[in-house]
Amino acid sequence: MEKVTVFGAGSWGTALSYVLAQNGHDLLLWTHRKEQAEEINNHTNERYLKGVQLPDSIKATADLDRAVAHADIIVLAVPTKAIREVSRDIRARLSKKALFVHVSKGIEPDSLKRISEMIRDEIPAEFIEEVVILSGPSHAEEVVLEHPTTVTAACANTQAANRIQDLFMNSYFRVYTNTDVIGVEIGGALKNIIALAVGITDGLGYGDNAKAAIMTRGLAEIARLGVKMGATPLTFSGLSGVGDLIVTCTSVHSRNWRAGNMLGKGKSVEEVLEEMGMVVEGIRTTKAAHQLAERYQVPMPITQALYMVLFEGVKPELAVEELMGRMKKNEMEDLVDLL
Ligand SMILES: NC(=O)c1ccc[n+]([C@@H]2O[C@H](COP(=O)([O-])OP(=O)(O)OC[C@H]3O[C@@H](n4cnc5c(N)ncnc54)[C@H](O)[C@@H]3O)[C@@H](O)[C@H]2O)c1
Ligand SMILES: O=P(O)(O)OC[C@H](O)CO
Repeated sequence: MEKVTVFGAGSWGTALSYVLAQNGHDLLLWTHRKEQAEEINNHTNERYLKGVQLPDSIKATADLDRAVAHADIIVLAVPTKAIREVSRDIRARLSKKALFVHVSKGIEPDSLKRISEMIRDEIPAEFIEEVVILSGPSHAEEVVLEHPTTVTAACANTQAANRIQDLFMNSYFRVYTNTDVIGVEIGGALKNIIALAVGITDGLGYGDNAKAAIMTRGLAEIARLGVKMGATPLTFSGLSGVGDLIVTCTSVHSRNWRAGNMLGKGKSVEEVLEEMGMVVEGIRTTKAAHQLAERYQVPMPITQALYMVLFEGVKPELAVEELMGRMKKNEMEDLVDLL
């Protein structure tokens, strides 16, 4: 039995707490909202997991001192935007090393850092046993129904990855390991951009041909960038690559797909965010990926088109027209870098 605190009681933090509590760990779930901690201690979290009865063994708190003191393993499950703030709050209370796990999917605009890099910026090395990334095709709504789900635990240190595999693994939650931290973080973050784009074309009323095109060419641009950043090409064929791309582009649970769908139907970014009420990571990640494409000189036409829609007010129909009208190409031409 491990002593674990999950920081962030949105849909994913709560679903992972469900798994950890069922696995018999000594689990504490921290939220920054006192009334939400009270609700979870009464076994529901309606805003984030509607209609779900949570096990008695999930204990929640809004007390940061207690949350940090409890943990040998710290799971960060807040949106990318909140990672630095929450890490700083944790750092101020740490008195011993902890094993950090992050489950968020994003890249920080401007600094262009991956989440594990942001955590290492904020927490001194003397308090970090390791940082492990848990990523893959996994919607909270299905995990709490105990539907079969597979993810990957990534860390260059295989012992740490194995410990996290053991921590989460059970009969419905199967965890693989991977040593390619860059590939796993880039795949998990950038698939949200492609899901937004697929949502847009679905919202515009285009069919499955368009969806397949964006997913396939989207994976190509994610892999191109990832490999330039140091990822292993094969990681993009795995759970955190094509696996997560499939689930996020095709599931009704996907926040990114739903947000894109509303954009395609004519809503503004502000209206969409207001209506979602949950994190849509792909929006900020589009800004970051647009900057990364420039830094690494990698062609990322779908990301570029989405950037124009989200940040330059270009109509989705026009962005699609532009994508389709690009100069003729050989399909494999810009994939050779992956070999
Ligand atoms: N929902 C899923 O199925 C799922 C699956 C895999 C990965 N993820 C990733 O997990 C991360 C969290 O997603 P989510 O779906 O749980 O989001 P969510 O919108 O459901 O919940 C986010 C939670 O973070 C809290 N929060 C926001 N800012 C905070 C701050 N500054 N300090 C403390 N708490 C703060 C919110 O109050 C909320 O409880 C995202 O990066 C997402 O991509 C989500
Ligand atoms: O609901 P989304 O679009 O934020 O995606 C959640 C997970 O990343 C799916 O694996």
